[in-house]
Amino acid sequence: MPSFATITAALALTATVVAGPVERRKAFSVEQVHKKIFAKNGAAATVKTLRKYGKPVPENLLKAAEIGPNDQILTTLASSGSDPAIPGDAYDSLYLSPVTIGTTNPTTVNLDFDTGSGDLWVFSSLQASAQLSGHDYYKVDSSKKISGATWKISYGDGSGASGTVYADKVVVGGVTATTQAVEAATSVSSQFSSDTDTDGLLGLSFSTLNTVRPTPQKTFFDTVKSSLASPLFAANLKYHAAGTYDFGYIDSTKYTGAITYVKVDTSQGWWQFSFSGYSVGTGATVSSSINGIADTGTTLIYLPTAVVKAYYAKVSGATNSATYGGYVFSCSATLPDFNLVLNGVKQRVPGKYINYSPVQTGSSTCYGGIQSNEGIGISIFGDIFLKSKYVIFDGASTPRIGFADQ
Ligand SMILES: Cc1noc(C)c1CN(C)Cc1cc2n(n1)CCN(c1cc(N)ncn1)C2
Repeated sequence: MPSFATITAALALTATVVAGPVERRKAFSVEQVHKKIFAKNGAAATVKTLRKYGKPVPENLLKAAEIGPNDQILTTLASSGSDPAIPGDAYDSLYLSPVTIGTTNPTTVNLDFDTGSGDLWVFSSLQASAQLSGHDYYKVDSSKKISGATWKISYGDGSGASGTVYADKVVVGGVTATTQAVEAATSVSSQFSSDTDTDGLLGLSFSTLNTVRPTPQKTFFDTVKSSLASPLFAANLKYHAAGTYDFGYIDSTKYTGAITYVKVDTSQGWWQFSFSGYSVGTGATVSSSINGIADTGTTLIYLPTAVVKAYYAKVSGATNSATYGGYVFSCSATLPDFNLVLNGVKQRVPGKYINYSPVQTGSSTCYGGIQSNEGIGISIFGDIFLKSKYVIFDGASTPRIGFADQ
């Protein structure tokens, strides 16, 4: 179970009554035993109260509560931290976050945090130098090599990478994994070698999806989870703007209204759950169970064909293009909002977000942010959906996912 920053400072004066055998009324002394005195500080009291009523505890308060009156640390520091999530291009195709890897020769690389996969892999000094131009990369420390361990991953779009494994230090937004499985690439597919923004991925699915063999390794989140103030991380992706990934705490300044939680099915290694229905624009809600995964590593939303057809029926001129492999429309079209219903609460995706990008640079035909899941086998609630929310990935003993409006 995660170690909470149990800030339970207590002023404890205990009186130990020293009583001898009961005899004639004898005097007895009461010796006061001074326990180590921890001055209860205001922040600690506030933290306790917020926790008591299930309210989010801001990071600054956690930190303030952890320092005693003489600057002594009251508890083992439970960690939390926040890392930026920066759009990789003008259309939010992916989001990149700085991560520092290594001890003797640390390097900061830009990784794609991906709740749809379970490997932390990075461009490395093991690759041919031609593959490294334009990239930051991990300088492997041979003393940290995990003997006999290899990895090989492939993604839905046919891209992939492979290599060997090192146990080294990884720092994400101030949260440190002293010994994290770092999967050093020896080879990457052309999609990655040509994409000089992405230096690798940091998997945030469940560790059952990790591809290291013979012994699968833990994700960064699983490595640090027990040291976090709370066993969770939150994705605050934004439309055409920098957001954050928060680890160990929920930041109440980053969302409005209530958080709607649902339990996740971890049996396939993903953050998998079901919406109960959908609506298009101001239309009536259609009851329909839509089972899928919250996937920060996938750009678009992929849904059952019938749902996608119902959406684009409300976009004049939209067609399902064989040429472009999906629904396209005029870039000047006004797109209706799209709502997915969770526990009776509408999770809205603004129509603007569903105008993803021109099909080619300079074209007046645009590609839709909602497409069919045909051929994928499951629905994917990708960045187009996630960027309208503050999403809590709660890794407690019964994992759940929560959504709130940004
Ligand atoms: C540039 C650019 N434009 O769009 C992308 C993506 C890139 C990045 N670039 C082409 C390289 C690349 C390819 C992939 N990624 N990055 C991220 C992982 N991928 C996933 C993750 C997942 N959960 N599900 C499916 N695939 C495929």
